[in-house]
Formats: sequence, C-alpha cells, structure tokens
Amino acid sequence: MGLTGGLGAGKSTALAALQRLGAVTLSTDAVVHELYADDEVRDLVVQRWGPEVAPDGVVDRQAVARAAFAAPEERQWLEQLLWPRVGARVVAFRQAAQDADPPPVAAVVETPLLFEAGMEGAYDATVAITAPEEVRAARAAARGHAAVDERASRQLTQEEKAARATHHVVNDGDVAQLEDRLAAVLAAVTAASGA
Ligand SMILES: CC(C)(COP(=O)(O)OP(=O)(O)OC[C@H]1O[C@@H](n2cnc3c(N)ncnc32)[C@H](O)[C@@H]1O)[C@@H](O)C(=O)NCCC(=O)NCCS
Ligand SMILES: Nc1ncnc2c1ncn2[C@@H]1O[C@H](COP(=O)(O)OP(=O)(O)OP(=O)(O)O)[C@@H](O)[C@H]1O
Repeated sequence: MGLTGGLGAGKSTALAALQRLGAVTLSTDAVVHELYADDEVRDLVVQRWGPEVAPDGVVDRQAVARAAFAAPEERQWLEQLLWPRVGARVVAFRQAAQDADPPPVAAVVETPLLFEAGMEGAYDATVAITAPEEVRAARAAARGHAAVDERASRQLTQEEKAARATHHVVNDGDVAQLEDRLAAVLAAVTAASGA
C-alpha cells in the first residue's frame, strides 16, 4: 500500500501506527536521509551547489533544500538524482515483504510525492492522510523545514491527494483515533486483496 499526505499532515505518525498494527513499513523520506550518507550522492550535490551544502563532509539538508528549491531545474536535478535510488530501495523492500513467511499484514511505503511522481500504479491501494489546514500549518512550521512554501507548491493540494487515493484518513483527533481509522483501512485493503 502507498501512503501519502501533505507537509505535516501526519504521514510519519500514520506509518508508525500501521507498524503497530502489524504492517511492515518503509519511509521514502528516511531512505533519502540515508542516501545523503552515501559518498557518491554527497559528492554529486557538492559538485552542483558547492561545499557549503556539506560542511565537514556531512550533507546539511536545510542547505540542500534552499539550493534545490531556489529554481525548478535545481529541484528537478535533485529529484532525478535521488528518485531512481529510492525506487531501488522500494523494490527491495517490497520483494522482502513478499518473500516473508509468514507474510506481514501489509507492506506500506510512505511517499510524499506518490501522485506527483505518478507512482500510484505501483500499489494495490493508496491512502492519503490529511489534517485541517491550520493544524497542518502549525505542525509543519514547528518542524522548521527550509523552503516550506516551495515544497508545498510542488505538491498537489490535500483535496487532490484525498480525491485520488483509494482511502482517505483525516488526522484531526489524537493518535489513538488515527490508529483506529488506519485499522479500518487495513481491514478493507486486506479484504479486497483476498488475504
Ligand atoms: C530537500 C531535502 C534535502 C529536505 O530535507 P529535510 O530533512 O528538510 O526534509 P525531509 O526529507 O524530511 O522531507 C520533509 C517533507 O518535505 C517534502 N518534500 C521533500 N522533497 C520534496 C520535493 N522534491 N518536492 C516537494 N516536497 C518535498 C515532503 O512533504 C516531505 O515529507 C530532502 O527532502 C530531499 O532531498 N528531497 C528531494 C528528494 C525527494 O523528492 N524526496 C521525496 C520522497 S522520494
Ligand atoms: N493525531 C495527532 N495528534 C497529535 N500530534 C500529532 C498527530 N499527528 C501528528 N502529530 C504530530 O505532528 C507533527 C507532524 O506529524 P508527522 O511527522 O507524522 O507528519 P508528516 O506528514 O510526516 O510531516 P513532514 O511532512 O514534515 O514529513 C509531529 O510532531 C507529530 O508528532
């Protein structure tokens, strides 16, 4: 299953809840973070944007975000560098889930740009997590991400994500409520796949 949602909607919180419910999970944001520890990736971003994006040889993601969201072609360059590498990790994760005995309840991949990247066809079902705009904006602001407006403008709106997804979960209560709603989604997905 593919899981998505806007900035600060609660994707990571939902992914953790799904893991508690017995799913195996992968966060593509976490994969991206790991990829920056790869020397090849680090050297390529330094070649493009200069040593200030990796002070002391360690990639500073805030600095990368500022450089990447400064212009569409910079963002595109970064996405073209990272997405194939992320894709390879997703394929390996799904293969491992398929080979597991006993099989997990579900294999869930969190992908913020699931629909924007045209990846939805790769999943049997998709779920969009949304939250009331004011809650989401406050949570996103508390994260202190660089280039929040630029990230948001590269994404579909919450309404569009919800309309495209097989399942839509509103994260407007506490974490226990979110988990209950996700349990219902898991039950529906499992029933639909005949598992
Ligand atoms: C720009 C980077 C360095 C910022 O790192 P940072 O630690 O500040 O943020 P993090 O990676 O945790 O992402 C937080 C959120 O930002 C948003 N975001 C990330 N990349 C993008 C993007 N290319 N376009 C729009 N929004 C994005 C997502 O909503 C994501 O959940 C990093 O996100 C990155 O390398 N992005 C490019 C790769 C990508 O497209 N990742 C998305 C998943 S494959
Ligand atoms: N139902 C909830 N109740 C209380 N706090 C929540 C709830 N859902 C999420 N949060 C909090 O809101 C913040 C953002 O949630 P989370 O990290 O899950 O969102 P995200 O969509 O993955 O964000 P990002 O786009 O920044 O990666 C976190 O600090 C999280 O603990």
